[in-house]
Amino acid sequence: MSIIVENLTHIYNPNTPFETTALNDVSFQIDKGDFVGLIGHTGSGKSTLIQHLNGLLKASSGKILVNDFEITKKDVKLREIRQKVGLVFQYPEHQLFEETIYKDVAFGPINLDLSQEEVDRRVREAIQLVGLSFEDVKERSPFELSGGQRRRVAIAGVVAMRPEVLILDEPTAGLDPKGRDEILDQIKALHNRYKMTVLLVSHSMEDIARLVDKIVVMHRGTVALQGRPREVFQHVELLESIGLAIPQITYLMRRLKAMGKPIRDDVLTIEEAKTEIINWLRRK
Ligand SMILES: Nc1ncnc2c1ncn2[C@@H]1O[C@H](COP(=O)(O)OP(=O)(O)OP(=O)(O)O)[C@@H](O)[C@H]1O
Repeated sequence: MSIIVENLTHIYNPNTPFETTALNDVSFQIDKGDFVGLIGHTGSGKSTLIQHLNGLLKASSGKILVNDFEITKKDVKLREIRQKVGLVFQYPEHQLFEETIYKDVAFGPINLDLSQEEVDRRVREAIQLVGLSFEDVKERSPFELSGGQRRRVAIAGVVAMRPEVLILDEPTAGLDPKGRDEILDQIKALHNRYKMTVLLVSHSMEDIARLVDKIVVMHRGTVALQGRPREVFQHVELLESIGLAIPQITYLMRRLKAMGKPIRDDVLTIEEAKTEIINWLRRK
């Protein structure tokens, strides 16, 4: 197992008039090497949850294990957690501050007290892993790059720490469609190549559907649904009742099936739908 969350509750401002239960008895698990999507309406508790996974918040009750290591124990050092779980915040490029891309990506590994050779190796690898050319960018300022490229540099800074689990909070926020696809493809490639466990927070069911092995749906601080995308998308009414929708293409295929057309209604992507429709037309 990679991450086990057991009965996690988080209350902000307890025993004050501003008390808010952001997480209420949340339990789920993510297997090693899984690519998981965390989705939920605004205020459902996603950010609170991922901050717990990175040790930034302390639980009101419950526990979290990362590869059998309990990160919610009192005496655990943040540094130990950060080496296991890398968290990429929303708009991470706003936190780039060094004058060269090399220095920005090297910042984390240097703080791990690694040798210069090891830092070098990790920076080179991380920059290449996010799809940039090390030689082309190492001496450039992050500010010479496009928004999407800057975000990749920021992700490289977390990847260079070689975390066992990578968590990304809305990594496509504010990017144009090309930048969005590039970032998501790069994250998928990272996962495929290194079998890295990835937790992706997203508002987009379309993105989640085409990428992840498993979905965790949050609603008002609880886990409303979890499972493989095809299983989760069976619960259309529940999803709609909490302000979420299944991907448009899945919805369309379900409508066609309901109209009596002999096609599969559990497709997740346009590509799958195209194949299904072409096969159906050929059979006609
Ligand atoms: N620092 C805080 N102090 C008090 N309440 C908070 C704090 N952060 C979040 N909350 C409350 O906790 C609940 C969960 O918020 P959280 O930010 O975790 O949700 P979210 O699903 O990440 O939302 P979004 O998609 O908008 O980022 C909300 O009711 C929110 O108002």
